[in-house]
Amino acid sequence: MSRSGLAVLVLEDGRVFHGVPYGAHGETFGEIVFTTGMTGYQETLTDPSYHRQIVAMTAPHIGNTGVNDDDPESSKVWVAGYVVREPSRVVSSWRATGDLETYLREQGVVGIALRGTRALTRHLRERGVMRAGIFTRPVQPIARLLERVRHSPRMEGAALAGQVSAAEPYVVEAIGAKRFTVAAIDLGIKGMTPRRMAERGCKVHVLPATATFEQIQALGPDGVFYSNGPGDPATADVSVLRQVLAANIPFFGICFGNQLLGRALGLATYKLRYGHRGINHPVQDRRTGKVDISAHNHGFAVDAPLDGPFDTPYGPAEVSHVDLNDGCVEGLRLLRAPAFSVQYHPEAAAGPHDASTLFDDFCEVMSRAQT
Ligand SMILES: NC(=O)CC[C@H](N)C(=O)O
Repeated sequence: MSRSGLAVLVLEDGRVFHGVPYGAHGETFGEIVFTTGMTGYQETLTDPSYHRQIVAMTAPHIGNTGVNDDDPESSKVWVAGYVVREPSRVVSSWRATGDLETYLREQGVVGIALRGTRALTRHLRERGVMRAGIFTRPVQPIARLLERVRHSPRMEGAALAGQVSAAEPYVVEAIGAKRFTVAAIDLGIKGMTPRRMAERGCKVHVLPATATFEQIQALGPDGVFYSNGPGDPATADVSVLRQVLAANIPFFGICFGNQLLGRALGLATYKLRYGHRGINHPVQDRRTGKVDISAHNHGFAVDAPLDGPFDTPYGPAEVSHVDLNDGCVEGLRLLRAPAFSVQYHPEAAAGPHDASTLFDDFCEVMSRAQT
């Protein structure tokens, strides 16, 4: 695929990177973040948690395995923009049905290929993630583009789950014998998540983010699940989740779901400087000492006491997991109620499967509550 013309990436603090267009032509704005995943670019592109974010890949060579119909985590590409170093000139995979750049163009995703992705990553690591814009026809002077970037919306305070959530409920049937009914609240759910539950005998009712407690209750679920999702967790309403906890219904949350459990327990969330995005983050289970290598995609984290159990309206809780790179909270667990959550991604799409047993733990919790 031939690429021509010039493109610029303009960061909110005035740093500018020059490159060539990759994907659709045009302009786009978002919070620029980097991910260190060496594989799984199609899962990353289609993860609804990346809504309104420009994603920069630290892996230097992107597009090698093309695109296929199996790997997407949702029905479209959600990233607001895409930054790569060197697009692969050939597609090499028996699974490929097309090439990545055509796919990005078809979906209208504006991107840039630039040499300095290492410099960009170091810059974001030191200064923190920030607003940015990609312009493939930079007809305006840089000063004007910078001004427009500085007028684009921030991620702090952004309520985005409602923009990515399913409009209507749908069901993912259990694979094999049905053991449990799960109500899964779609805050930006990845396709693999209900599948991981279905593989364990769960019939999963995926409900829009606006679902009420009455709608959840009407399904008579054995458990309630809160998904990953984009935006600032401080903006989300946790009143339904509080009703779920008060009713003692087994609860499991992933990523945004972990942040919302934290908030429902009365904890605060805060923005990390540059977040965790990649597929090799070491997370330790503080009870067993076991370390899982896990997939991450979060820019916010829960502020919780690390020195022991703390009180909540639903009884004592504890930080169940921590990230070994920076010590941030990676999981929460209620000690006398059937509720737990993790900040990382046991569905492993893409990523290692070390943490897949968390879905077994959810089934175990539901099974105990049934008896
Ligand atoms: N993957 C997610 O659920 C992300 C949660 C939240 N939007 C964050 O950035 O921290």
